[in-house]
Amino acid sequence: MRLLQCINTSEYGLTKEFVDDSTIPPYAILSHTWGADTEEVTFEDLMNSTGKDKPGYEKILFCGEQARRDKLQYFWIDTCCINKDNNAELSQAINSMFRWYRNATQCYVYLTDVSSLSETDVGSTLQQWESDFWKSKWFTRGWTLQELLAPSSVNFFSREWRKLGDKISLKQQIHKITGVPVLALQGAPLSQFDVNERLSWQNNRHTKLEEDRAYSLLGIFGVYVAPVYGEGKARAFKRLMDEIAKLERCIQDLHLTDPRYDKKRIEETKGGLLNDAYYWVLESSDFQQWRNDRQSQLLWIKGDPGKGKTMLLCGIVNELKNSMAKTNLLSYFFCQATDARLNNATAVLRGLLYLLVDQQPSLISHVRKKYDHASKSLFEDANAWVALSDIFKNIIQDPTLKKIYLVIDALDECVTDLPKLLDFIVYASSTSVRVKWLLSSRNELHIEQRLRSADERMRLSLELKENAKQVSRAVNSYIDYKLSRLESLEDEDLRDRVRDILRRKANGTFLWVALVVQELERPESWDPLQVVDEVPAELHRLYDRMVNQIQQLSEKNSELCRRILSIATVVYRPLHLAEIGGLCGLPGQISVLTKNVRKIVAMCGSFLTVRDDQVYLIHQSAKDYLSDEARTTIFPCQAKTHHYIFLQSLELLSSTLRRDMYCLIAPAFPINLVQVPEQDPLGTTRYSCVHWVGHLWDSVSSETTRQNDNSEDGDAVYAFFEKKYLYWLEALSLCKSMSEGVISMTKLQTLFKGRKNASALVELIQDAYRFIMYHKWTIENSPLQTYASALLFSPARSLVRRLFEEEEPEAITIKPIVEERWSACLQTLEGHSSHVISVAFSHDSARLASASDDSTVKIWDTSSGECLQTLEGHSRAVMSVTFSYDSAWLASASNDHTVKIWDANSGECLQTLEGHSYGVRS
Ligand SMILES: Nc1ncnc2c1ncn2[C@@H]1O[C@H](COP(=O)(O)OP(=O)(O)OP(=O)(O)O)[C@@H](O)[C@H]1O
Repeated sequence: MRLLQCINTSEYGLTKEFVDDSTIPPYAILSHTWGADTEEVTFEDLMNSTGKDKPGYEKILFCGEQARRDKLQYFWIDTCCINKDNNAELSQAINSMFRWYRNATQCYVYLTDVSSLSETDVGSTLQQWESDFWKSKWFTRGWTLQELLAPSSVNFFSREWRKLGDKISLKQQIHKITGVPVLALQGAPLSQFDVNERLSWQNNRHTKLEEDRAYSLLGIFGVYVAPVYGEGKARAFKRLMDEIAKLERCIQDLHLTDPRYDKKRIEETKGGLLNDAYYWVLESSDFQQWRNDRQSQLLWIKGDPGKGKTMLLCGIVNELKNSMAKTNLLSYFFCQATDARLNNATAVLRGLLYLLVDQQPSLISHVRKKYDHASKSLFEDANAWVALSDIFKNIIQDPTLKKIYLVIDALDECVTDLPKLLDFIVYASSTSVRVKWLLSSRNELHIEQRLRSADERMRLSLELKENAKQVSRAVNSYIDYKLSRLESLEDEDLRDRVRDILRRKANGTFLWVALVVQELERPESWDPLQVVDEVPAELHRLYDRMVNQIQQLSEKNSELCRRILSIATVVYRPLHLAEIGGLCGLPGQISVLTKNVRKIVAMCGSFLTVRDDQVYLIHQSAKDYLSDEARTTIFPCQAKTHHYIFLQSLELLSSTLRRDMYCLIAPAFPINLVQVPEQDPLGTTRYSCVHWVGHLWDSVSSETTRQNDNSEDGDAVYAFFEKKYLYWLEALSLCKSMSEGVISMTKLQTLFKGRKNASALVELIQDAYRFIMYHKWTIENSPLQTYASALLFSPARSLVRRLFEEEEPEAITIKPIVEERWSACLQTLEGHSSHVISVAFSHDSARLASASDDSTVKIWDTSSGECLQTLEGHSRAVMSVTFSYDSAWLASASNDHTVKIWDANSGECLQTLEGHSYGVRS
């Protein structure tokens, strides 16, 4: 990007070209409508110091003068800052324009057809410019749409250089003229508006060249399309729409969770964010240094359980969002050990990436480079971490980025691959000055050790003297706020006495206060003084007390509470009230279950909280407490709870699963048109359907116990498959969880392999495994094909086919001729675009590499059949492929005369061996 600057009074010249966006100084940008080509000052004019006599020079003078008034040394104008004779530069400019407008400090819209001359002439004159404004040509041009939307500050000027207002003060008029929603004018991310709506904003606009109708929308959709003038409008739009479709699919697949909703949910379940209780941190010297010092890349906030770290980070995110420059990006992630979507390193990177891409869609190009070959498996397979961390490294080096704030809460709750994540953060914070990391966790030694290599000074300990004082003060404000809302404490004197006791006992722990206040809110706490007097000052002892209270309930209620608590402690995701009710063996329809379980949850002390009918443990410390071995005297041990959930799930599924649960009728009914019925037959069993095998697996915690025969479990699985296997597959498809079904079948094979006296079960599981592997794709896309093409195209003597013979479609009398038994072919791996020349197994047979005439090598997961990697780099057919002895590397020989050595995990090409003068065959 080149900018204009003042050389001497009223003379302007071009700067050098800025290649890296982070080096571009603040600048203003002009938005206008073009005059005739001969009237505009061009790049060439500026190079040759000509063009001052052209009418377009007035625009340069205007923009330069206005920039000077706004104390901006530089400005940009599309007529003369791009060398349009250079095709590469023009193409790059077209694809960068949206970003250039977005990054401008000020955008000036110069309206040559709006006059404000007689503005002082009150009344009619004001009307006059307004009516010109409504009719202005600027609103009818194609490119000006992005010029309106991209910059945060857009100011409108009359031809006399008089300011008329900005896009916020004139938002209602602009909305009426253009049809663009006020929200979009106010700066809401454009991705919030669906594709058709965004396209409609272009409806009444025109461009000089027909292809520009499409090209002028690139930035609005965040896609890249190389301009090919002459291709025609239809083709340009087709390419645009194809790119948009690919982008949407990629973002959908990247989405695992939206951290914005997680943050909102966390704040709500924790009772709402109180500003007074976190403001102190914004003033603290550690935070200030992190915020303002260019060298300060990382801040780690650490503290004991319940000290308010998560809420502190929610507050900091709000503060950053409100105060940072519009050109900066902010992304965050809240880890939660209790939720499988939020408790691993890959999920953290996916969440952070999702928010970054949402703010700056052009960043998706870094994801697409890998995604276009691997599709959704890129984010989920065994190499997901390697791929995502690579993508992340590229993003933070992206020259179009200014500054990025990345916030990760509760690192200690990232249960899978935390060391990898910490190493990555340390690496990334030392290699990019553009990124500022803000982390939080409990005081855990292993985190301390990993982060040690980062700057020692960059930690903010909540237990350190000065900070501890601040936390204590914040806790006091929190106590005051909470008590002021308690009806039972209207009496001022009583409230003061309760407050004093709480302040004395709180020990700087928010959570303790929150739990005691919940206790004060209970109807039976009619004597608040007694409650706060008796309540123990330590969090653990408070939990002990809550357990004691549960034990004093009637036997039945106490048993139910303990069951619910033990289930809530081990499940892989938070459960719906009805799901947890079903697992507890409570009778009734969903609505009755929901109502009853809500009552039981209320009896569980303050261990649980309900939001949107989902049951959550109040806090990680509550889960830690309930998971503690010592508690097994009161609660069953975790293995037992897993086993209980397994059995109960099978019972629930056996009584609810049946054919065509959503009344789809037609076998080919596609899954993407399926709507969940209001009375969802899977409402209580959704969790069980996906996770029953996982709980069986976890109930058998060690390899040795796994070998032990538990014939009753085997019998239960056999009985379930015998009666319900196909209905289960249909339900898995309806729950969009076929992949989990495949993993479950693999686990069952491992669990029962070699069991004594279980040959019938092993055979059935084997047959059922072949069935799901063979028909996964079909059932996944049309749930009812389970009973049509899946059954009909299974071998005649397949056990599953014979068991469910009566489910075969009666209307089909002439059935396809099929093999007697499952053939020796376990899987067909499809994906190469030309013939396959060579294949090789890794040494543990877990992966398979295939070399193809399409110049690529693919690596496959042999158990699931998923393509893990596509290795691209050869320019001609790949003739041979082989793994190294430890399967860490892969060599490929090609007709392009080279041999390449690849990292078999990351897919990175490590070396290209050149020297042969002919194709290499092996
Ligand atoms: N600023 C705040 N506004 C409102 N409530 C707060 C605030 N800070 C803390 N709390 C209350 O204190 C409880 C504990 O806070 P939080 O979960 O943030 O602690 P934490 O330090 O992250 O704990 P852990 O390390 O165990 O996860 C919250 O559930 C909430 O009820």
